[in-house]
Amino acid sequence: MTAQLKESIRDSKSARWFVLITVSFLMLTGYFFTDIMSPLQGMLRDQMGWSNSSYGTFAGSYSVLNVFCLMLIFGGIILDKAGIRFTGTFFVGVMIFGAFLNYYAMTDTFNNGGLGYEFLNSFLTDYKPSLKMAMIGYALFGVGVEIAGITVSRIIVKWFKGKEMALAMGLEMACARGGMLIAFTASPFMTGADKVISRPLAFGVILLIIGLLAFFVHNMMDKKLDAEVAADETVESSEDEFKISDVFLLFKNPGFLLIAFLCVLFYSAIFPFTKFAPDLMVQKYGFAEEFSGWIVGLLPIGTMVLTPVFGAFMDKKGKSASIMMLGSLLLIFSHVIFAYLPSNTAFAFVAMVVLGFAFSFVPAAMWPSVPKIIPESRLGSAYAMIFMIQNVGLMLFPMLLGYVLDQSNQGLAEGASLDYTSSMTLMVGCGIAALVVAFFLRVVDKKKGYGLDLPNIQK
Ligand SMILES: C[C@H](N)C(=O)N[C@@H](CCCCN)C(=O)O
Repeated sequence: MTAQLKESIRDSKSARWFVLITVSFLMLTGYFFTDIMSPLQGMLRDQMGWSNSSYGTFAGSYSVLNVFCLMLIFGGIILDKAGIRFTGTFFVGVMIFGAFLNYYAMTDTFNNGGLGYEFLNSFLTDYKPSLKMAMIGYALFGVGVEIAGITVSRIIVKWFKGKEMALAMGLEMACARGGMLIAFTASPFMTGADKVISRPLAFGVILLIIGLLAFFVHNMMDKKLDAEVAADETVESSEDEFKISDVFLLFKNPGFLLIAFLCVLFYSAIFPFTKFAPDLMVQKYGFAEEFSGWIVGLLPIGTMVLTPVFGAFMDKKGKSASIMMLGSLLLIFSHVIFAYLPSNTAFAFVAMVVLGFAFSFVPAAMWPSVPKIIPESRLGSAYAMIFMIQNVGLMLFPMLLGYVLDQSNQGLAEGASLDYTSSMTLMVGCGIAALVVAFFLRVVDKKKGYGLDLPNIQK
């Protein structure tokens, strides 16, 4: 049952916004590391001998443990059972360890026969040891950052439900996008004149450790809130007893299923795309490698401003279901430009800005809609399940994009640019499917009365 706390630390504006700052900074550090290798695809090809398929496989490895070992389900269950502080701290630790292995894979120490090199060189010899070690690291990192993300969503609901929830989620996502922006723009420069790939990764690991410290500060606030709730005998617990069978109940809920499908389709056309976008800018539009990250950086810049603005709009005015449809439409429009229109710089800018609107509309509307469909006691598992389904797309689509890129460019003349048309057609397909699902979500919302189009702030 949802509790309405009176006069708790949660009712102090400064306290809840301070909590938001701590967890948003943590997500910034996580998203920075997530995209740190994206602008380095060319260097990975030249220095490490990674093909486009190898790079896509690396990018998809982020989700391998999440999908095959059901890590996000376990994460959600641990979150509901063991609570926010334990789950967050433990999985931020996993994230840092994975990031460290990813860094290690790029170092000379490893590549000159360091610990693990011989072993990783002894099987599947078509794949470089650096690729295998980076994949192990990135897969662990993916578990950590995804469960940290689920935990942060849960934290925001805990502190902001019935208040400025969409704005808070929008601001948190804006900070996370800030991390992406730093990765796209700064990562190629951090490699230095001698283009040392491991340098930005080392910086990323240090930043993650600072993120963990910020999370410790959150933990202190959370402890205080829990103590107040425990002391207030008039408040009913918001934590109904979790049952494993609850997870199965989610699959009987059409609203939940449609949100999960929309999530996988929409995000499959965004995050896997961003892994290849800097290279697309080089190959299709002829930008210099260092500058390509700045063009892709337009995407997080736009979303940093727009996500909280749209979040605030939906807090007050609602219309989330309609906005998810609009965002999906813009997604198609943007990818059509990348796929089929001529390689004109202005088109690249327009497509990136339009994508920025799509990437602000849908997340700002979708994540705060989940608590309208699922009771608070099951939210940890619900977010986990949505992330898990989403991770299937985040695993498959980078692999597919890299594979299609290699296949559609076979026999390419030396020095000629790669043709991204077939890969981008995949992204257009995702966009169309997302629009269809968003349409059905709106229909089901009207029928079941979830209130997705109603304002989030309770008067
Ligand atoms: C990649 C990750 N699983 C994800 O979906 N991230 C969302 C944010 C979800 C959490 C909102 N509080 C994103 O849009 O970055």
